[in-house]
Amino acid sequence: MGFAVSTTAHVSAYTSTGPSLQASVGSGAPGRIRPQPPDLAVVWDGSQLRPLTDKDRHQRVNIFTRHRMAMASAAAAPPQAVHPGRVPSSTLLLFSRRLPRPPPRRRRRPYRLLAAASAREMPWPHVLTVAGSDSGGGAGVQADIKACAARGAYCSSVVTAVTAQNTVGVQGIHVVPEEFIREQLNSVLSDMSVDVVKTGMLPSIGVVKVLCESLKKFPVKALVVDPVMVSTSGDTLSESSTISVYRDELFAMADIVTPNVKEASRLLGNVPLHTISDMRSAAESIYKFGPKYVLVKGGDMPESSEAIDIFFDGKEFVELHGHRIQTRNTHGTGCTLASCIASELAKGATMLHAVQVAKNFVESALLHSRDLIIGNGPQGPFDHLFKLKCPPYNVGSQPSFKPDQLFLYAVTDSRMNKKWGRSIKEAVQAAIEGGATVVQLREKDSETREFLEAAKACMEICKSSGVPLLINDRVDIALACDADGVHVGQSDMSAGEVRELLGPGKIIGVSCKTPAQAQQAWNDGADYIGCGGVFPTSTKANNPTLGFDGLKTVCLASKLPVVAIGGINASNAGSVMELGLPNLKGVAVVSALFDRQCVATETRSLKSMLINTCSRA
Ligand SMILES: Nc1ncnc2c1ncn2[C@@H]1O[C@H](COP(=O)(O)OP(=O)(O)O)[C@@H](O)[C@H]1O
Ligand SMILES: Cc1ncc(COP(=O)(O)O)c(N)n1
Ligand SMILES: [Mg+2]
Repeated sequence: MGFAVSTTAHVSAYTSTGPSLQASVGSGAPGRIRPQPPDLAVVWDGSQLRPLTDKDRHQRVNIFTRHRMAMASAAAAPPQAVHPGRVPSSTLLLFSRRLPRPPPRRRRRPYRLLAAASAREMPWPHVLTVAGSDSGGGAGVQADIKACAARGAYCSSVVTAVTAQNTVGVQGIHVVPEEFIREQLNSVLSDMSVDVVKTGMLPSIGVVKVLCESLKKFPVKALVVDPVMVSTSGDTLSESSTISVYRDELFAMADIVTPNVKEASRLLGNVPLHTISDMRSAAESIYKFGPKYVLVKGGDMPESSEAIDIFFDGKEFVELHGHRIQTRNTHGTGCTLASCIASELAKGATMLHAVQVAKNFVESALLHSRDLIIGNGPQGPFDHLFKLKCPPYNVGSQPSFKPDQLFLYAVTDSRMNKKWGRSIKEAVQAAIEGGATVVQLREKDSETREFLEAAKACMEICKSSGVPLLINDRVDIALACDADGVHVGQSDMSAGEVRELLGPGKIIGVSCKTPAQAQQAWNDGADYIGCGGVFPTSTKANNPTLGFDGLKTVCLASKLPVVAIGGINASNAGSVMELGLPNLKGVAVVSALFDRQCVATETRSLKSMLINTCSRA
């Protein structure tokens, strides 16, 4: 998509035409105008024309590929009337000298406006999936579209094959003719500013070759290759002959290749892969085919209590440990993981971060969907859009809050961070890495400005990981950093007042020790209550302990979901959840995560324990 970028000389040549700098607009129908390289690209910043900066160039792709839309609005204006004065500020103008007929008595041929687009337009991260359709809706293109939607990316789709498939297996495959796959690729890539291409089922050598040719013609920011060969049910989805063209052509173009253990084994001539060390060697060998990164997925490694994936960047390995969710609903995990990686890359994430977010997403989706029943076979689909679920007691309340988010609630503590020499941001990052489902910043000694800076940094991390960030007590900080909500105690501002200030879309939690306080929190429009201290704790002086009996009393009376708090750690969290109280949704933890050497490890093991307890229940 390279086209000439203007120089200052061009700009001055253009501006020297003085105030009569109308740019005439092609009168043809917008749909018929073909993108062409502009001779001149400048920015109208509202008062003057200026040369392009690197930042503007970054906008270029969107603007150029939104050519039609931009032309449509420009063409709606009378010819000769698109004057910079009428264009909104911060607008990129692309000009061409190729006027059909130069107007008379002009030495310099005027430029024709090719496209004008406001730099304030909001880009929508765009993933194109090139994959097969799964009639059962659990894997393939259907999974990809749902995964991208859940991660906030737009997903276009080029269908390579149509499968007759369900939870039992694959009953039939109808491959789309190669020339029609080429046509679909052309249609999308020539028009729709795709950021990242993600591949799934590529049934034949010819299809892989068509894809490689299209990607050379229309380069994109990143290519994620999920080398789908055999479905989990054991059915062949790609001829074995495609292995050579995958290795020799597609991998070299890929940013990341994501085989599962069976696929990794096939790609390497059926080498046996049984251990983590085998997975590492496989990642290293696949890296030699040319991708920038390799992820060997261990979802199907037998007899492992964890789902471990191996990430390799050519130098170092990262072992990504996840909890293995006990469920039959794992159909489409690979497609989903690759689509999430693609979505995060389209949003601008680094590769390792994209992979971590994607893995966490798959784990959360499996956890929320573990008991769903669709179909009679051994491989059920899972719910990608689990975050849209709205339990009955939340109806009419705030749309952004899901009670399941209380599952592992990490509360930071400034003194502990100081003690262990970590910033608030580092603490939050580590807790999220370990699987915290919500984070609360509880800062008692920072200056306001310092706290706000830290809160803003934490917001960025939380947003990109899809984990809500709540602020303890400080409504002003929550407003200033656009946090997801606020948690208040009985001596802070009331939940009703906080709601007035934050509006309906934010999460509000209240610490409650009695049924009456829980009732008040409900009346005030809170979303959840924190109940404790369940056990004695060092983080709150003179805090009476409720014990299991007090917790039970409040939970049974509360109309709101409850998170238990106070002295909870890996050794007693299980017993709290085993109380089996329906609206007890999780545990809030301070010291057991943050008064420790490695926050991520502690969070991970606590979560593992909670998941095990809840799966047994
Ligand atoms: N039961 C599970 N619990 C948690 N994570 C899982 C589970 N099964 C698979 N995963 C994860 O899902 C992703 C896809 O892996 P995998 O199932 O191995 O791929 P594929 O679907 O291509 O066979 C990996 O990150 C893997 O660790
Ligand atoms: C069309 C299509 N694409 C990909 C997969 C792999 O998914 P899984 O490994 O979960 O069976 C599939 N079963 N069907
Ligand atoms: Mg799988």
